[in-house]
Amino acid sequence: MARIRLDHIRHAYSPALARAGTFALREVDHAFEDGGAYALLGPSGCGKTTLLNIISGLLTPSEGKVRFDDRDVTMLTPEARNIAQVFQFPVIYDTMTVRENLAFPLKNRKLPKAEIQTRVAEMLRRIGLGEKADRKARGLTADEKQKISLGRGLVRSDVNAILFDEPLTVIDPHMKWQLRSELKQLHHEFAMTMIYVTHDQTEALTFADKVVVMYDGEVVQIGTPEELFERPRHTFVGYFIGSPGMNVLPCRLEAGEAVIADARIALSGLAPVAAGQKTELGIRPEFVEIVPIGDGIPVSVTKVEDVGSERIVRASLSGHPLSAIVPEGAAIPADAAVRFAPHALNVYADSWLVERA
Ligand SMILES: Nc1ncnc2c1ncn2[C@@H]1O[C@H](COP(=O)(O)OP(=O)(O)OP(=O)(O)O)[C@@H](O)[C@H]1O
Repeated sequence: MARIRLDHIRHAYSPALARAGTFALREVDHAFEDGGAYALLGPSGCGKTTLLNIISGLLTPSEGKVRFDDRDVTMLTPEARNIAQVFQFPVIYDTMTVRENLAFPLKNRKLPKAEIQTRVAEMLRRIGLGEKADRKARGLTADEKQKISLGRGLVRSDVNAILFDEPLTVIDPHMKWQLRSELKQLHHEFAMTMIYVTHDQTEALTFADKVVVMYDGEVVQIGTPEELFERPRHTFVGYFIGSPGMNVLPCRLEAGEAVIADARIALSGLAPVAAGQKTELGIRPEFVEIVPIGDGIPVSVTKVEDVGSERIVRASLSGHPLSAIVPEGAAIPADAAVRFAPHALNVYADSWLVERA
């Protein structure tokens, strides 16, 4: 296994695109620590698959280096990099049995027969396909086939990392949860570096210790699920993580205060913001309190949605949409006001978080 370092990577899919400044990856400089469970999360087209293929060696980056520990592997193939991959659709041999499919990567590496048998038996148990071990893969369900793909990656002890590209796409919704939990369990047991691409925040947040959020060809934040929730470094992370996402309200900064409509909100320890930058205040709906008019910043409530044990209040603050999550049964007058929890306020300048002391 290895630490995977992406050293100032940029990628354009053709020299003409590079000349026009159209990069699928604009600049990525980051290390995946050995044994970590990472998710690459972002909307369609943000560059997740491009990044994954650069790590695996399916794609050579236009600029920058890929290093496994201190070794430069930029020009090496996936086989030479010793990377296992699980794709959206199962990649297995239909005419082989489940057991033969799992043994295949070990036979290729010329492991002793007895060791292959032991490892395959253990993996069959782990992926729950022991009873179907001698069935041809052809007749199995999509879930079972994808489990074989997973097993083929995990059965090898020599891989530097295992990469997953939206591996649960073909899995039935009720099986997704189970497979994801199994994957997490396998990660704990095998302590293998795992990098998991998804556009689904639930998948990312439940699988990964660290989530790498991508937007428009860039990594905008790497953090634990808590860090992404509490301190989104970019307004995109605020919108993308959470349901509903973070409220982002245009504001003016004046003498250590944010001014929204006629309200002034004190902000302690804010780093200086250059003149001319677009400034915004971010507050998650969980930290917006609905209070009687006169006790906070006035809003007009437009809609109240019941979602299980809580309610989502949709409102308008001087024409800007604002959401609040309130407990079930809380009084919500049509003309109300809001108060923001001071510890949960984030200020953004040109969409990037302004640090606070
Ligand atoms: N082979 C290619 N040739 C030219 N452009 C490409 C190619 N593959 C991807 N792109 C472009 O590169 C950008 C990043 O694509 P990529 O597939 O990495 O994104 P993604 O985040 O994985 O999206 P998705 O979730 O839809 O797979 C997109 O603008 C895409 O159109």
